[in-house]
Amino acid sequence: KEKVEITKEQQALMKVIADAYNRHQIPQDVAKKLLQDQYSAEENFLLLTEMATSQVQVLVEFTKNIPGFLSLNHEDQIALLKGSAVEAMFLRSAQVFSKKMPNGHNEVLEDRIRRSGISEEFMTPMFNFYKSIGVLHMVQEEQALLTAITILTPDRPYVKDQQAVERLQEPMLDLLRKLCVLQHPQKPQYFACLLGRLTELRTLNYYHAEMLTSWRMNDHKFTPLLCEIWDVE
Ligand SMILES: O=C(NC1CCCCC1)[C@H](C1CCCCC1)n1c(-c2ccc(CO)cc2)nc2ccccc21
Repeated sequence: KEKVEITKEQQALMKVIADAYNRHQIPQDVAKKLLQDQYSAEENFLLLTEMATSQVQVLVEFTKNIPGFLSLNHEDQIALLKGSAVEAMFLRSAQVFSKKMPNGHNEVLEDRIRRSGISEEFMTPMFNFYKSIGVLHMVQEEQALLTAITILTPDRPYVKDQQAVERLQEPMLDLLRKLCVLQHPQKPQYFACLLGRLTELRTLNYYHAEMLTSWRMNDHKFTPLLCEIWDVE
């Protein structure tokens, strides 16, 4: 049985990533708002664009704290953010969805999302992903590292210096692997499972644009930031 040890510099890296992740928390209020009332498709779409806009701003701040990110080529920094924004949004949405709430609230939240205006065909892949994240019961550090690993995906479109991105992603993957062994000793496959979620997350990328354009309403309005990052309008 290999003795897994987290080195001093890995502890420092974990602290930097976890602190940045906790500092840049999205207000959990989207769940509270959804639990308050059943909104119209138009109101829900507006809520989504507001939440997603602030999440992108939070994501940029988080990314700036990833050691080495700001030393990457500037175009590559943009390509990584653009390439990971939708996945980071679904990862964060999955974490909001999986948060244990007082009894019955989780069911109400699911029902509100089902009737929010998203077209039926996307419900299964989206909720399958949320539930597959939920059953993992990830700790904060794992969520933070998984988000950083998603951002530092070398093969995003238009990334020029992929090796430079790999050099930043590798230490995160190594640290996450050790963390999984230490946090979930009874689940040797846990780390592989987490990485499998990232593959599932990529498929949601393909659905995302259509989920927006098929939202049950006319005239979908986006903020300038979302037009930039979501390739819409
Ligand atoms: O606001 C939201 N997500 C934010 C995003 C930024 C980070 C925090 C969460 C939206 C809701 C908006 C209002 C109508 C109901 C969905 N949402 C989605 C979601 C996100 C994007 C799409 C289309 O691509 C479809 C659904 N999944 C959720 C799971 C749990 C709680 C909210 C969730």
